[in-house]
Amino acid sequence: MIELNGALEGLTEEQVLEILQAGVGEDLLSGPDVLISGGDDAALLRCSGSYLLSTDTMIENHDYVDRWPNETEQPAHSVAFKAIAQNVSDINAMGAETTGIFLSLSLPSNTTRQWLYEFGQGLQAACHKLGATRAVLAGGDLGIAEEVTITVTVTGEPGTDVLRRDTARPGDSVYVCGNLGTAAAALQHLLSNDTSELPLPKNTQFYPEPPLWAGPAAVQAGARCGMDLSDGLVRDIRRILRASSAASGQKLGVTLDVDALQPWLEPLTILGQRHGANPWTWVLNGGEDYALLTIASQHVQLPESFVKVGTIIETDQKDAVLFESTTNPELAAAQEALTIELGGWDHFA
Ligand SMILES: Nc1ncnc2c1ncn2[C@@H]1O[C@H](COP(=O)(O)OP(=O)(O)OP(=O)(O)O)[C@@H](O)[C@H]1O
Ligand SMILES: Cc1ncc(C[n+]2csc(CCOP(=O)(O)O)c2C)c(N)n1
Ligand SMILES: [Mg+2]
Repeated sequence: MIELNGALEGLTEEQVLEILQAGVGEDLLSGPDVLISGGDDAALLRCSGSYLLSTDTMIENHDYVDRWPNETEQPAHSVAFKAIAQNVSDINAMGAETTGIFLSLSLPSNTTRQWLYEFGQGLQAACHKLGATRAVLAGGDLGIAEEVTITVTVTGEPGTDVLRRDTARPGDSVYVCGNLGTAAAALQHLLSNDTSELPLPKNTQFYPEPPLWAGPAAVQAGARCGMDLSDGLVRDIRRILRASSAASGQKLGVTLDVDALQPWLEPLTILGQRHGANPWTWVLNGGEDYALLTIASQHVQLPESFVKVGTIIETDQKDAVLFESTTNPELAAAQEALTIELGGWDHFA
């Protein structure tokens, strides 16, 4: 039995790893795509020609807070869940499945053993709940730091093709599959002094839900363009416009359909009123929901849960994000003003 009372201080690296692995459980520690996993100098992964690789870091007090200003405590379980979710989302956004997970974890020495054990459980829960069934925790590194620093690196096996950012063309349809705005809405609540429970059906700030089936499904349906929404719909779609404009030699923009975006707005209305915030800012500029943005020509049939939210156009103005509404043109104009005012998430801005 592993002793979970006390802090990590005084343990050997092997003992720390043992606690993490006890939380993670057997399931996540081996699988058919990983020939040699944790324990050797490097992991050996099976691959057929080419593979995908992506990395993302979470740092305490910058990407999450142990105890938020509104006094909510963020469980270790959810910190790990989010670290996995944001990484497997990037592999999904290439239309692929995650095979390997590498975890570089630096912790203050007074971190409790219980925290680390629950962190391990969160890693396992994320793979299980999100459906990263092929993923194996194949290796990593442990270290000491002043603030918890979690770097996850993931590998993935591409399908017949990938979703890239530079293949959008005029006339293509723009789809979103997943949540929009809820993580940003929750963030505003956590950063406020409102200690009441979050009035949202789900806290995707703690437990993001990238739709992992959707990336491979989009490729299979014939889509070749997409990305995950980590920094906000408007900011991220501009990345597609820039990359695709450069590749095609055309000046590309997008028209977004305010009516199609409305369903994401409704669950956020009460929280918006409580914080005196316009929930459109969360839907258009909020990050960390990890929905899949997909762009495909009109003859591609995507599954029903891909919601068409706009169309790629050729414009005079670089990276133009325009809004239209058949029912409410005034609202469309207001969204345009909002988008100019706010630009989504940037670590350095
Ligand atoms: N330090 C770096 N060295 C080399 N390339 C980098 C570095 N930082 C970022 N990049 C590259 O820049 C691109 C954008 O990075 P970013 O971390 O914003 O990824 P993203 O997918 O847009 O966002 P997210 O990781 O939140 O989904 C990626 O292709 C990434 O590999
Ligand atoms: C304490 C705290 N402050 C701010 C935020 C918001 N935030 C952090 S990273 C990110 C975008 C994705 O990052 P990356 O591009 O690195 O994946 C956003 C919207 C947070 N979660 N916690
Ligand atoms: Mg991404």
